[in-house]
Amino acid sequence: MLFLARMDVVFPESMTDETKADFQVREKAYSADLQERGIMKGIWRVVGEYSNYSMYEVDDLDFLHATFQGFPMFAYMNVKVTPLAKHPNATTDDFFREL
Ligand SMILES: O=C(O)CC1=CCC(=O)O1
Repeated sequence: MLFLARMDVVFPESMTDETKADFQVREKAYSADLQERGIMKGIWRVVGEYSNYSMYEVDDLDFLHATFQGFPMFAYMNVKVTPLAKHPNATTDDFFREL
């Protein structure tokens, strides 16, 4: 099953730039691992915001939740998840293979 997530990152004002940079390094590594494992199908920056849209292919909601909880920034993210079903007008079953 495919899920689209919007993640809005809100760091506390008091957080130092060094701590933010450390979060960003660890977030990148975690994200890369999810992409290598085919769990995260892609990630896009929302222009002008510290937010992203990312897509996940998983069969289990508890696994998806655990995946989100594993993000180093999880405590500083608001996550909204949208399940995606096949659209009857879609011309391919596998959008990501087309990329
Ligand atoms: O959007 C960001 O920079 C935060 C983030 C969440 C998952 C990811 O890879 O980056």
